[in-house]
Amino acid sequence: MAAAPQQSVHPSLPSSTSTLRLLISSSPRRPPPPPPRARRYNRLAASASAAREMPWPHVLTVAGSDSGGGAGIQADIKACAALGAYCSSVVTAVTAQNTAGVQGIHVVPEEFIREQLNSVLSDMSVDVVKTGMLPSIGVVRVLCESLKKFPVKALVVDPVMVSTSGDILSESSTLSVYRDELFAMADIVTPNVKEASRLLGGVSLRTVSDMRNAAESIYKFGPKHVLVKGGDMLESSDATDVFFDGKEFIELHAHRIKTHNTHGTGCTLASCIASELAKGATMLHAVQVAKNFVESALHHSKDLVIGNGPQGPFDHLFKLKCPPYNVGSQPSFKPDQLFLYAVTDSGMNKKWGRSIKEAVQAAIEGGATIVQLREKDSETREFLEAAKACMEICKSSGVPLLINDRVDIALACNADGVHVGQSDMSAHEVRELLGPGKIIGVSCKTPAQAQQAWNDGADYIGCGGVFPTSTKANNPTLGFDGLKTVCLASKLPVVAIGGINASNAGSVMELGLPNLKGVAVVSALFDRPSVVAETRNMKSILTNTSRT
Ligand SMILES: Cc1ncc(COP(=O)(O)OP(=O)(O)O)c(N)n1
Ligand SMILES: Cc1ncsc1CCOP(=O)(O)O
Ligand SMILES: [Mg+2]
Repeated sequence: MAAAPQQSVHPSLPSSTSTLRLLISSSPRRPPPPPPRARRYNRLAASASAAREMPWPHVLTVAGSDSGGGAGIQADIKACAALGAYCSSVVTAVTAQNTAGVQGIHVVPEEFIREQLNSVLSDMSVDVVKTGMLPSIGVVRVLCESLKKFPVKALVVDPVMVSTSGDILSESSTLSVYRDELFAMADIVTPNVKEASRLLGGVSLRTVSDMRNAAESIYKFGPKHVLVKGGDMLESSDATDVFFDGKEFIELHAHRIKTHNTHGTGCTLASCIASELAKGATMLHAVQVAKNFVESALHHSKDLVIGNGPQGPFDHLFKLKCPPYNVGSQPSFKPDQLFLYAVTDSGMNKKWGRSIKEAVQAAIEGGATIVQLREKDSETREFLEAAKACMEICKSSGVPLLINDRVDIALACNADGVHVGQSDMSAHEVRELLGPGKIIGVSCKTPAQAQQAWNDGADYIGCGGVFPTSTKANNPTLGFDGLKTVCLASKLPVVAIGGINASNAGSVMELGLPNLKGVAVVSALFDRPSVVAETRNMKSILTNTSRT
């Protein structure tokens, strides 16, 4: 269903709406900003830090607002942010829109679009302009005039005419001015097959060969490159786009992701191209990066449910959910999870004929509250495979899984955290790599080390060996006194380690040190025939001690 732009406001009567009148009348005319060079000079002089002047790739999007947040200006800003470009915005129209379609359109008055363009282009060192919804001939002309006055490095034109829901976003009369004036200034034009057909007077585009012909015809209007996007051609199993630079046709393939969440893909693709161009990429490379980004974003968002309509938005910032930034997507660390800390040992598992996965499964079944993979002799690939399998078990039981020493393995299997010792990477460095949401533990034998762990942003410390142990060679024994000294000095929760077994675990917890939250055990759990039975026994000893 096509939503006709609301008559009262579109496109010749924009200033008749109360909102826009209010906006215009309440905004005092300010003098234009000083020319860019003078401003730059002043800012440099005022700034003590040269870092502030570091160039930040800058894309200006000239497009419509999508109240649903999936397309238009909102998609552009998210796409640029995801690719590391700064995005300023000139709003050409405000749409009332959701996942069902476009319910209404307010076009911003042409003079106010000119004013926004002036404000940004005169001051902010824009690298690339990207256009989206340009609702009328007048708006396209205002843009062309501004671009002549303030030239930029590149112009990306996404000739948005019809929304994915089939709603008209640009008057058909704009077609001629698009073709005759804007395309000639464009570095790339990115129509989908429907838009390409409309630009070419309604020719039918069914095959890749039709798309090639269309790209060639659109190229004749003057842009330096054309990308005809085939995502809408649903018959094909992959999404093929045709890129044409005036000499060569290149077919670009992407996997077709099975999802309803494709609202805003066109805006996003064009903004990604603009971001890459702003960073200095060649056109073909920019297009490839943009396609890869859209494919990944759709893949990560394929099961998202936002809204009840047929086409949902997708998550441009999906990378924030991946390590090292996945802060919100995992439960936060609770010190009580240190209660019964099972630490694996590859030698012991081999000796008893069990895999790492079986050992972890058994420890969890027996009641371990946190698990660490301490695999000193495993090959990297083998270790990673085992760690991934253990992650699945731990995730489904809600037990955090940490990796000893190997930050790379932790990153690759998206483990819940890492435990490091005094000769490993510092907790601060690990934090930089893993991000804010992961659990980091540090082995400490002295108050100074405990203080450093706190300063470095660790979550807990492991303190030991409390008793003599043969599991870790040359490890000094601290005894109860050493453990007490470190616990009293530590601002972080502590887990005791080293020689702890069923006969002495109770006495460790009976020390009654408030931040001593549990015991970490290797051989008393894993150098035994039944890991489940030993873990269960240890759990009941600890539980009984903490009750008394
Ligand atoms: C919970 C816990 N505490 C201490 C250690 C020992 O770590 P580290 O000092 O790095 O020695 P290795 O385990 O790497 O030999 C630990 N693993 N877990
Ligand atoms: C890894 C480690 N760090 C200090 S003591 C120790 C070994 C603990 O093993 P066990 O529980 O078998 O004594
Ligand atoms: Mg270590």
